[in-house]
Amino acid sequence: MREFSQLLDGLVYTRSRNGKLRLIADYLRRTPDPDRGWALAALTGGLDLPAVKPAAIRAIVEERVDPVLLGLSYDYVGDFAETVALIWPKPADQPEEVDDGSLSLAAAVDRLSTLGRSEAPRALAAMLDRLDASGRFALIKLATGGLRVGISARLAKTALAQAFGLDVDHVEEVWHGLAPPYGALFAWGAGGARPEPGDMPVFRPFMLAHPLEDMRVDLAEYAAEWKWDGIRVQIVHAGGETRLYSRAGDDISRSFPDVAAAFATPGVVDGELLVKGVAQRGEAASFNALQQRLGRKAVSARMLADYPAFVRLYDILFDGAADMRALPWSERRIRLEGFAAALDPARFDLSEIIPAADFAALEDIRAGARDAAIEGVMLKRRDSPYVAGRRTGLWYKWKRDPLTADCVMMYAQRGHGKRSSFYSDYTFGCWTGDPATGGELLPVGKAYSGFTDEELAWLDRFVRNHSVARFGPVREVEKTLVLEVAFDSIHESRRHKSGLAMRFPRIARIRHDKPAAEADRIETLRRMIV
Ligand SMILES: Nc1ncnc2c1ncn2[C@@H]1O[C@H](COP(=O)(O)OP(=O)(O)OP(=O)(O)O)[C@@H](O)[C@H]1O
Repeated sequence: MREFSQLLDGLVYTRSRNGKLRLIADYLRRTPDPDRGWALAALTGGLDLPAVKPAAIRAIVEERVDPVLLGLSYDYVGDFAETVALIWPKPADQPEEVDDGSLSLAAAVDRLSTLGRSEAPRALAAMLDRLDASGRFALIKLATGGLRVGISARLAKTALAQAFGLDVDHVEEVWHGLAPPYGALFAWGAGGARPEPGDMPVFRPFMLAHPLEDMRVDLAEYAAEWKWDGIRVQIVHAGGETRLYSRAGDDISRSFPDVAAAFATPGVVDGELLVKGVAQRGEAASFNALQQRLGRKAVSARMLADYPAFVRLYDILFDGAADMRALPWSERRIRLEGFAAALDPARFDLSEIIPAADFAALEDIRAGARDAAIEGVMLKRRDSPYVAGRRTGLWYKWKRDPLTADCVMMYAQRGHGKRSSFYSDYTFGCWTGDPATGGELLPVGKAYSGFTDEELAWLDRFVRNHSVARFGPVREVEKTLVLEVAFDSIHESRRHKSGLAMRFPRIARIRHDKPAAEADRIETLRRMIV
């Protein structure tokens, strides 16, 4: 577990894709079978363990930790695995904070996969006792299902390919025929025979966009489309099977059976998964509604009825077995229109082309879009082939300007790994009314990025010098520091007492110049909900 949890720690705080690839590739090269196979399964979402219910873990934690402390820490850490990892006390006869090295990842997986419901709490507690904080975090994530450390299946497969000099598309082809801990894959990597390709449809890497940084591109050469705020999806139908793949290359068919069932034409298309909101009467609902369906392996009939999904198509890669990828966009668009005409219009429509004479007109269109499902515009070069990844000049994304709010820092908590000695995660709030007449601060979000290393050092010092209380890993600070927070959107949520939650919050600036009493009000944020 030690190496695996160190890998997770490293991944959480490594931003660059290359850095992540290197970490995973090194781990896979260094680690023996079957541990590395289980790690690969965990990273690609292929580890199907019977999930232990958080309530069962809560029960064992409460035997050792004051439930009030647990509750408070959880409120501000926000992540259950992280909270338990941080506050789990080892028994008196155990040395402090060491992973004693006696629990391998394979042994942990084996134990978790055979645990009966009644013995789960004891067995988990015994395993937690043998680990340090990082190991506990990893174990609880494994036990409760889903790592969510920002690693895509595709990234993990690319790292595997790099570690052993394989071609990642060949890895993709054989992947579906294999099962963890992937002995055959590592044997191939060590020079053995290539496993037989499975008979499942194959994922093709997506074409991506660059942010539009200046307006020197000739708009006449580009088609403009809305940038929909949904989930990128590739739909593959081959050999009588339909598969939906996410931007990360994860197979998400099980979360969207309504869409998968409606697609039975051989081919590969690209588009945006959206859900119809009940309130919006058939219009695309915001990302918030979509999130209700995300991350669920199986969806209830109720979910399917309340949040019916559909796909707004914008590209075609294969029409039947015919490869369209080398054709110019304008021609693929015509093929796509023909292809889409045969699909159920309740489940599939086309992303419209927006006519815009020049950049001034496009800027007005972009700024004026009030639809909750739109987050900007896309520009696609009319003569561009469909190529994997980001290529300069072919696709651009031009997002709406981010929203910002001035918030007051309320709580801080230490980071992981490289950041474990810094208070680097901040919970901030806004006022319920005028602070002079009884207005209160309520948390509206949490951020741990957006600042430079110097700012981090400064913020860490601020937290240490202005703490007013501590509970578990969390420090409460004097409510004097204003942080300008940028975010993509804001929606209603029960997670915070304020009833609001921000999407992608990051610290844009430390407002040394602004008194806390002048930070924003909750009602101002409420008006930003679309
Ligand atoms: N009409 C559209 N055409 C292409 N992509 C679109 C469209 N509408 C929304 N998108 C989304 O925009 C993204 C394009 O940006 P990019 O290729 O950089 O991917 P990304 O990293 O997922 O970006 P972002 O986080 O900005 O959505 C696509 O991945 C897709 O999810």
